[in-house]
Amino acid sequence: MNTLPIIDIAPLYSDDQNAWPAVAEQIDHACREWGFFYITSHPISPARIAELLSAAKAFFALPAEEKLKIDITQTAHHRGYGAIATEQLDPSKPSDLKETFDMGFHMDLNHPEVLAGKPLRGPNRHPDLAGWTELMEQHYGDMQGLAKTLLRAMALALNIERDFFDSRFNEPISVLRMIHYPPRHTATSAEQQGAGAHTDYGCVTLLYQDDAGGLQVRNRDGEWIDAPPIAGSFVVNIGDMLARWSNDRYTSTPHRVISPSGVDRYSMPFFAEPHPDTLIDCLPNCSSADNPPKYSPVTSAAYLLSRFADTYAYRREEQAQV
Ligand SMILES: O=C(O)CCC(=O)C(=O)O
Ligand SMILES: [Fe+2]
Repeated sequence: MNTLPIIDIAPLYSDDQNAWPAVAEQIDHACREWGFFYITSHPISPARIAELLSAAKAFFALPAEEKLKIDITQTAHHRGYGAIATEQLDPSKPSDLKETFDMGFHMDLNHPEVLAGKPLRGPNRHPDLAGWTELMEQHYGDMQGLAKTLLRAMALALNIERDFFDSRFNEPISVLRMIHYPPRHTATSAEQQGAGAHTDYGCVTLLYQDDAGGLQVRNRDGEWIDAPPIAGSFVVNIGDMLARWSNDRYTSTPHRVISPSGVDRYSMPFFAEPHPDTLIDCLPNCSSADNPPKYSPVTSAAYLLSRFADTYAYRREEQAQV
């Protein structure tokens, strides 16, 4: 139990539907045993990744006042820049030594859902960098496509309708995030790390990590094992929403990021989360007389907001004022 499974998903992109069950079976096994695995042969090109990395480096290198023009703590709909220590993923540890850019499904200010004040709905807030908006919006759509393909394979594995997740992931509240982890310096307390131990909130996370290393995953024996960078792969993990939805058939596994020393680290997770009104209620085939549903139904948006309130102080303050 010390190396994560690596799954080649090329068959999911072939015309041969008969090739799907073997991949679905590997995904099912990885989601039950680990809640974590790598995928290779996905359709996101190395050229795209290189473009994203150089865009992320250019953004995080901007002066603080420039980045803070799109300060995430000044929005209700979770878009923009999060400065170092804005997030505290492990409440028993200092805030995270990382800075972030978050975007979601773009809705103009005059969209009816935005006018109606629906939580987490609104326009993206992009920095003023040449080519940035087009690149990020394109990539958001492509990651959403990849997530939907994986969810189709999971639907097959869970023995529910193949397109069960498709409509539920239209106009999603998925988040694409760029992260910069600065290197440790001598004054950094050993307690403060890049990302404190946590489980993800959504359904499925697809993570690109650069070659700096530092991601660790807790195995079933409670030991932290490295999830080293594998060129050309994404790390996929199950979030708590899918763990709830599947009545814990699929596992959301704690992970953390140890701050790099001497180098900067960049990563780009895509958190796939369904349409905000989707009811996360025990899936068909995931309960039985001796395994009743463990969780009460909750909407996707309500669940995500409650988790943000756990990790962002400014969100707790907002909630306290309601
Ligand atoms: O940067 C990484 O490698 C992981 C980040 C992470 O776990 C998260 O943002 O939820
Ligand atoms: Fe995470």
